[in-house]
Amino acid sequence: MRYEKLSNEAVALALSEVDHWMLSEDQAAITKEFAFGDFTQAFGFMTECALVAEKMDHHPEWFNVYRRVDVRLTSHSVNGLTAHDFKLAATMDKIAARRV
Ligand SMILES: C[C@H](O)[C@H](O)[C@H]1CNC2=NC(N)=NC(=O)C2=N1
Repeated sequence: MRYEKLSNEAVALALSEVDHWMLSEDQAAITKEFAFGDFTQAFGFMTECALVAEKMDHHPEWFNVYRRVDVRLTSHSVNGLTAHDFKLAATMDKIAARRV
């Protein structure tokens, strides 16, 4: 499914509905740093998210060191943010909540 690029107003509203995601400086992405108890938890989180992302055909940019996972979500197709990013963000929050 192709989602439209969100307006600044729509981004502000969507940001208020997810947990501690930040708008990137160029405003084309949202970012969040997740921290878990250990590497196994962090990697388990990434594994679960990867399966969801593949189903959505919407993939995170992320960086993992030990128990930390830095995530950046953006929609390459529109070079900005779409509802896909916020849907994936909310899902990642839910997956993390079962582990933190
Ligand atoms: C062909 C395939 O559907 C596209 O390349 C998908 C794959 N995953 C994607 N992931 C993200 N984050 N943005 C995209 O625009 C995107 N496009």
